[in-house]
Amino acid sequence: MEMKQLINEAKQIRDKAYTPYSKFPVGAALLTENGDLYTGCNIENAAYPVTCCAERVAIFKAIADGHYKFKNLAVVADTKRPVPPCGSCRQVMSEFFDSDVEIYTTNLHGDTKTFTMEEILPFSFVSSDLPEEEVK
Ligand SMILES: O=c1ccn([C@H]2C[C@H](O)[C@@H](CO)O2)c(=O)[nH]1
Ligand SMILES: [Zn+2]
Repeated sequence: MEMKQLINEAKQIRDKAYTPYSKFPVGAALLTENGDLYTGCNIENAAYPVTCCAERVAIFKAIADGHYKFKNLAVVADTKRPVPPCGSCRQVMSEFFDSDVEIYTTNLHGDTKTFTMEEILPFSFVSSDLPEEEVK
């Protein structure tokens, strides 16, 4: 699947976002190594911090289906510049994405900025930083 198609999938799922509080819908589309597609939208809550971003919804859906290897992720929102994923999502990405996984950040004007996992969250905290006996 090409970058354009993945971005288009992210745009389509964005329409499903549940955003009564921010009115800021976001869509994400994630391609697994074997070519399966997982999409996500942000889902908000009256208790605001319980909100889950589009990126994490897509990643968690894929994980729950048994996928652990990923190729790339597209994120889209109606922003002036391509939408930058939040820090929590970057940390979740770093748990599951190899350093060369590509993240396409985009907006509705078609501006795209591509980052590798390593570029979007350098020096990230990972399981190998934990004391050995605690690594499961
Ligand atoms: O990359 C991003 C940035 C923000 N949001 C969501 C969280 C919240 O629902 C709304 C406003 O922050 O946008 C995402 O889903 N992804
Ligand atoms: Zn986020």
